[in-house]
Parts: sequence; C-alpha cells; structure tokens
Amino acid sequence: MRGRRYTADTIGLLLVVAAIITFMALLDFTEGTLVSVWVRFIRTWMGWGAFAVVFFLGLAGVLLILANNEKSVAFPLKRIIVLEGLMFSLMAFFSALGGQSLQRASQGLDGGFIGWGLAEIVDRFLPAPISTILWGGITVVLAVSGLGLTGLVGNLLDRLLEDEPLESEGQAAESVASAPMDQKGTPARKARKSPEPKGHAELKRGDGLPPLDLVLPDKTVKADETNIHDTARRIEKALADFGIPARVVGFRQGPTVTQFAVEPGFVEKTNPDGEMVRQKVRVAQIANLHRDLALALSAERLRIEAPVPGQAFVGVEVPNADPSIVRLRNLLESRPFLKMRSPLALALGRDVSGQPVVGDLSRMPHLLIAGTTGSGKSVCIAAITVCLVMNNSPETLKLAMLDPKMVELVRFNGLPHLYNKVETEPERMLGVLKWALAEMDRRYRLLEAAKTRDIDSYNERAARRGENALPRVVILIDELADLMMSAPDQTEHALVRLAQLARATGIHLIVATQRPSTDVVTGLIKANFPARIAFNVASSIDSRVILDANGAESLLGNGDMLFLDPEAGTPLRAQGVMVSDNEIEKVIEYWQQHMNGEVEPAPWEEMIESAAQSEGQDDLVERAIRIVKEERRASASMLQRRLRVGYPRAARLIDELEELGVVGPSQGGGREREVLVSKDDGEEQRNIDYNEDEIEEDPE
Ligand SMILES: Nc1ncnc2c1ncn2[C@@H]1O[C@H](COP(=O)(O)OP(=O)(O)OP(=O)(O)O)[C@@H](O)[C@H]1O
Repeated sequence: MRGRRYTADTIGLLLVVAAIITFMALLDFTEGTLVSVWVRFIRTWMGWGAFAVVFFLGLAGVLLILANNEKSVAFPLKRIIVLEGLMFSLMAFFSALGGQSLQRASQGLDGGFIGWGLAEIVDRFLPAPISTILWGGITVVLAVSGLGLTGLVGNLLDRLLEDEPLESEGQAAESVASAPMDQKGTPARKARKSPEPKGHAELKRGDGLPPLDLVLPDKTVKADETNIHDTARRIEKALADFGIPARVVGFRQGPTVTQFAVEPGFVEKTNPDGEMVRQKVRVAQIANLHRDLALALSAERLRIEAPVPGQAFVGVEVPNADPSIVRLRNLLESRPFLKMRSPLALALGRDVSGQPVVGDLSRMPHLLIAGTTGSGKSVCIAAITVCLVMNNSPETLKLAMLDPKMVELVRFNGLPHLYNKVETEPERMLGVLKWALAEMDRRYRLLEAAKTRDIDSYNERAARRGENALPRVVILIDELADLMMSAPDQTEHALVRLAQLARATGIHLIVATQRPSTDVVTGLIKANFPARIAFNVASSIDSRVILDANGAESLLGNGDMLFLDPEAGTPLRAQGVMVSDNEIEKVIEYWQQHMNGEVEPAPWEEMIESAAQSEGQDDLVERAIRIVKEERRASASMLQRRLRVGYPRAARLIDELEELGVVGPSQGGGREREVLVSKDDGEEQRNIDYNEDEIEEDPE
C-alpha cells in the first residue's frame, strides 16, 4: 500500500520534471540525445502544439501527486476531452493560418503533421478562408468551454456523460455483490463489486470542510460463493419439503444479510371437473414459512420480503456468517449521497445489496428512531451527527443535543456546532423545546419581513445583501421516553408544533426512543414524523407502532434497521453506519482548530431561568392543557377559576397554550379561544393500540 503510494508520487514527479525539460528544450535552453529526439518528434508531429504537450505532462504530474496525497482536485473527464479537442483544433488552426504548408509542418512549425492533416481534411470540403475561420471558431468555443467550463460544449458533454459511471474507488465498499443464478441455484456469473463512485467528492464538497480521511473507509469483503450456493440449495429444499416448489434465481449481498431472490413455482391441482390445473404458489405461503426456513438454515432470525417491491420475486434475507461494518467515508463519497446536493444529506447505511442508503433531512423533514436497548440508536444518532458536521460549518448548522442517558451524546461536547453542551436534565430539555418554539416564531417573523418563503430563499437574499444568514438547526433527542414521562403534554405539543411548522424555518428534529409504546410515540407524534428508522424491537406490535408494518422484530440488532422514507413508502432494510470514538474526536478537533472556539451560553438559558423562577409552572401548564381539552373552550378567566391563580398568571398561561399550539389566537372582545387539540389526542391512539394488542402477534 505504502509502496504504491510512493510509486504514484514518483511518477507524478517524473512527469513534472519531463514537462520542465521538454519546455526548456523547446526553447533551445537545453539539449541531449534523448531530449533532442523527443523534442524533434513532438515538434514535427504537433508543431507549436508541442507546448500543449508540456502543459498536459505537467498537469498530469501535479494531479497525480495531489490525488495521491488526498488533495485531489476535481478534473472531470469532460474537461480533459475539451482541452484535448482544443489542442487539436489549435494545431489545425495554426496550420491553416500558415497557409497549410507541408514543408512548414515538417520543420516543426504551425500545427506539425497532425495539424496539417486535420486542416487538409476540412480544406477538401471548405476551402480557405472558410476553413481557417471554421478552425478559429472551433478553437474559441473550445477554449471558452474548456477553460471556463461553461459553454455549449461543456453542457453537451455533460449530457452525453451524464450516465457515465464514476471511476471505481481504490478502497471498495463493503461486499456489494449480486448475481443471477442458473437453474441449479449456482451463481450464473461471478459476483462483482458494484462500482463505488469517487472523484466528484471534492467538487461537491464546499471549501473549508473537514477532509474525508478523518472518517474511516469500508473494508472490502468478498462474497463467499460456496456458502451462498449452499444456502440457496437449502432454501429450495426447505420450501420443497413443505410442498412449495420455488427456485432461487439470484442473490444480493449486503453488509449483514444476503437477500435470496425466490421465484414461486407452480403446483398442480385437480379442479372440481377432475382436470389437472397448474396454480402459481402464493407469496403469502412462502412468507408464512419464515420460522421453518430459519430452522432449516439454522439462522437466528430471518426476514421475508414478499414480494420485493418492483420485482417478481420474494426476498429471503439470511444473516451473513461474517457481517461487516459500514463506515462513513465511502458513503460520503458515493454518487447517491453527492447527488442529493443538500447540506442536510444523511448517509444512513447500506441496503441488502450494499448500495448506499441516503436521505435528505430537509425533505424528511424530521426523523423518528426507535429500537430496543442495544439495537443501534445512539450509534445511528452519532453517525448522523458526524455526517452533518462533515458537510456543514458551525456558521451554517447548529445542533442542540438532548441526552437523558448521559453517556452517548456527551462525546460531542466541545463540538463548535453544538449550542453550549449536551443537555442531560429533563427540566433543561423542556427549556430547549420551548426555545425552539420561540426561535421558530422569530424565524417566521424574519421570513415574513423579508417576504421570503423559506430559509433557503431567505439565506439567498441575505447573501445578496451581505446580511447574516440563518443557520439550520437540528435538535437531536436520544431518549424521548424520559421527556414524555416528565411532561407528556408539553413535550408532545412542542414536538408536534415544531414538526408541523419548523421545516420552512430550517429547524429539524431527530428523536430516538427505546420505548416505541403509544404513550411515548403517540398518534400525534407519529403522524408528524413520516420519516422513521426502526431498529430491532421486541415484538411485531412495537414494529407496527413505528412503521405501521411488521418486520422490525426480525432485525438482527447492531445497527440492522428498516428505514421508512416518506417518499418511498415501503421500509428499506439497511445496515447503519458505525462511527468510532476516534472518528468523532478527530472531527471535533478539526472544527475546534478551524473555529475560534468560544463556547457561547445556550440560547435557552434565559427560558430555563425564567421557568425556574416560577416553580411549578410546568405543572400548571400541564393542568391547563388537560382542562381546556376537557372543557373544549379556553379563556383566561376560566383558567383563573379552575386553577385558582390570579388573572395575570392565567392570561400568561393562555399565551403559553397558544405558543404550544393547544389553543388558537385571541378572537378579541373577551371571546373564548378555539381549542385546537381534540380531547382524544393521545387517548385515541392509546385505544387503537389496545385493540392492536388484541391482534394476534403473528398472523400466521
Ligand atoms: N451500525 C452499527 N454497526 C455495527 N455495530 C453496531 C452498529 N450500531 C450499534 N452497534 C453495536 O451495538 C451496540 C449498541 O448500540 P447503541 O449503543 O447505539 O444502542 P442503543 O440502541 O442506543 O442502546 P441504548 O438504548 O441502550 O442506549 C454498540 O456498542 C455496537 O457494538
């Protein structure tokens, strides 16, 4: 590895030296047997184009050295093609200008033999001076396109090369093999690594962002074809033993599971008229056999996707004997990730074929994560955080982290993106949510004053006018249950209101819980968090609470997840990204070195202080919410009476309820306010779930 690195550096250096020597020899500053032969050769064939050779040699050398030292400069193929074209058209143009003389070409003048040949071809159809003007025109267009990379040709090539696969990278991704199988279940062609893109990373990453080598790359894992072949045979046999003819027609291997494509066969039945008819096996028959298949394959757990969306087969997902770890670096460089072109692009993991699973937080626009203890939630939140801070500076992205578990997220203390430090006490966390609501309102007022629709247009306008842009804010909560236990109504209403309205103002929520019960993930919360990640859960009931579908109970833990993208509709199985403490430290260190790191007091400090001053207030708010829900009307005087508080306090409470979205705005004239939440919010959901509890856990 090290040897290869030095070789590349040496070749790069030799190319640069060759460029310098050639340049000097072209100007007659140096000579030598070899050098003279070389210079005569390029002068004769390329004429003055020989200077372009110097340029290309030098450029190739510099790019090679930079790329080898992780500082690769984006140099797209289209630019190379345009520059090459420019070189040839220049040579033809020189030749045409020089009167298209073969004698001059042989003396190493004009465009040399090549330039003369090109000019001669065109001259046959378009005699001078038209051909000269034509070559001049082509040269100008290519020069503008190649050097400025705008132009017609650049765009045209853009289109032509749109589907060109990016060069595959040195450090290949996790094993991402897939192959069809022949009749006997043998892989019909060698499993191959799918090309993992690279090369456009630097182009898309903004200036001043941390280098990608701060985070780890994937390790290459080869598909074990013998094992796969064997498992395919056992799946077919197990199904046949239950009277289900089916064929394994392919497989896709991901980091933790291999998905076998099972094509249902036909069974022969006698119809009432005594005739034999062929009937296709129903997918449900295969899906119902997941336990028997797990037994036959001696697999701990097995998930059946029946059918695989958009495919004509059933997917049987068998755990890999040797699961591999998904790392962040290759995902950050991958084409699907870069293609999102979003500052809030999230690299979540790799699917069952090893392809990157990515999502755009600004479109989700909030994310709910659930899973039992030890299933991978905290690792997921840490990976998301690292992914976000690898792509955003502390000026453009702010994070608020709430971690009642006090162990997982505190590792991020000191990160300049973080407001103050990770909050670990429930009372302070409530303060953060209240601040977020106030910040959202403040931002709406700013957007309104600037007559802009959302944070993007606001920031564009601010940039044009040289004003301060608004940073995006991501609030990460590592355990919702604690907050919901201490102040259920306030937490729910704050989360719901933020989830409903905060998107346009650039505030996003990422909320995790290990208790996907309906008193934590209430119906209202669920309805407002359409993007969800389910890690392994205890039962199919929990799985339905999170995903509205079974499946998460069959996951393997350790970052094995189902990602429900609101735009896709069906949950996608993936292995989550893992980031190590070391990677987190490096990224924090990078940002600390690049920012003048004064930790400002948290913006919610004031709110927390004022809350502390009026002790017991939270309790009062909770009671007020309950009362307006019951009474279906709300006014300060009613709260004054029911809560036995003074009028000013009751009026403040009504304002707080309005802020929380529980009651509508003042209608004037002392009229009662509209109650915006139904009495059954939360309750309704609880009832549904009691009913769901009655559903048999396994429909089998
Ligand atoms: N993406 C992953 N890849 C590999 N291993 C993982 C991954 N995610 C989690 N693990 C393993 O699972 C362990 C537990 O993960 P994590 O701490 O994220 O669980 P959790 O769901 O947050 O649990 P708790 O709710 O108890 O905090 C990790 O220490 C790690 O060993």
